[in-house]
Amino acid sequence: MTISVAVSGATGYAGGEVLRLLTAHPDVQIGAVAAHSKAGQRLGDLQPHLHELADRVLTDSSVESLAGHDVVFLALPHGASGEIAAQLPAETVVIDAAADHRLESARAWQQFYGSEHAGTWPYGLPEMIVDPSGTRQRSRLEGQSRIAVPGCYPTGSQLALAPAVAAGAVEPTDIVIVAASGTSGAGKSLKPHLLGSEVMGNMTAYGVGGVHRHTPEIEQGLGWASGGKQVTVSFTPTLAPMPRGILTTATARLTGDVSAAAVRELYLEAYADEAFVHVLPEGQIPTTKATVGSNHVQLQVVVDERAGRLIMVAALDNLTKGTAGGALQSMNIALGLPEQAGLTQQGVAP
Ligand SMILES: NC(=O)C1=CN([C@@H]2O[C@H](COP(=O)(O)OP(=O)(O)OC[C@H]3O[C@@H](n4cnc5c(N)ncnc54)[C@H](OP(=O)(O)O)[C@@H]3O)[C@@H](O)[C@H]2O)C=CC1
Ligand SMILES: CC(=O)N[C@@H](CCC(=O)OP(=O)(O)O)C(=O)O
Repeated sequence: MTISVAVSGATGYAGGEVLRLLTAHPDVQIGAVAAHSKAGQRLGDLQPHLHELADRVLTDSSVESLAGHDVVFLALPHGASGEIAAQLPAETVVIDAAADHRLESARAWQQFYGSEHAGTWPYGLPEMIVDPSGTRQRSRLEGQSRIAVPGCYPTGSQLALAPAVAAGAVEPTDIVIVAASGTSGAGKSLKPHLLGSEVMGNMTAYGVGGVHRHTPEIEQGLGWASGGKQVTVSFTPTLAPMPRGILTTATARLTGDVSAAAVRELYLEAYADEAFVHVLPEGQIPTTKATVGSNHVQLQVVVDERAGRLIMVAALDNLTKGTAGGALQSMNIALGLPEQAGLTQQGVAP
């Protein structure tokens, strides 16, 4: 079976990573590569690492260029993405990397994004536990024709916390997350705080005070895992001087006298069958570098007995598992293809 795929947002970081992964997918034929301000230009001039596709000429991101493919990946700013998605035919499988369709609550959307809610699509995080009995989100993606890819921060945060929340091992209203992202998380458009001279040799927090738009997304997913309990997360993102990667450190108050061995067992069991989520051996701490270019999430879970808190650390590549890898994985599941097709667990070193 050969699947024709179009990628909109092909000049961006997320779209470029989708294309890089698609070139290694055995069942895919890449059709339209679409952009916005760069339409008409040669892809190789803008994404020089995509050798196989270098001579492709970028089309515009119109419905005419995108419709007619089996699958369309949207890797556009939110808003633009929702607008195009609404015009694509119902039979086209649309995988949206933007935020437009991630949230169930129109109120939360309005509060954090300040625009009209476009609607809710199945959430593309297959390994995530979505209820206390341990159901995986994967089962909700099979056969779907619309999938909302998670934000890069919510991917690591939810995979790190969901097993403990679903098992009732931690207090769901006492969760603190601090995560450091590489600069590609912010996209390619010119932003003064992302200039090399600002970022190099520097680290800073932003979105401080519970205002980052990934907060409601993380609370939504952990709410599913908890079986509908109130979930409150204090989330603070930070910007790290590296191109790719997210290191998430989450801590939550333990609900009772849970032993370190029992928590470890809970996590080992939760991810035992998952190809892309690995609980590291005791004493080994996740590192972003080990995940670069792969669809791999490294996890560690440790009990801080003195503070009565569970500490979860997750590392991933924001562009791979945090966006494009998760997007391909979701496409594979939706279409009934092998889930790992086109994806790797191996990182790049050093
Ligand atoms: N970067 C990351 O780690 C992650 C990104 N995402 C989401 O993926 C999407 C893309 O992000 P990213 O690749 O980082 O962003 P970039 O800024 O790197 O790329 C944006 C892309 O969208 C196109 N574009 C810009 N404005 C419009 C418009 N009005 N209509 C149609 N196309 C437009 C650009 O085309 P052109 O260059 O031709 O103008 C470009 O191809 C965003 O919604 C982002 O939130 C999600 C998870 C992680
Ligand atoms: C480092 C950095 O700036 N990261 C981005 C998150 C990228 C992302 O996942 O954004 P969407 O939810 O819009 O898809 C941010 O904090 O806004």
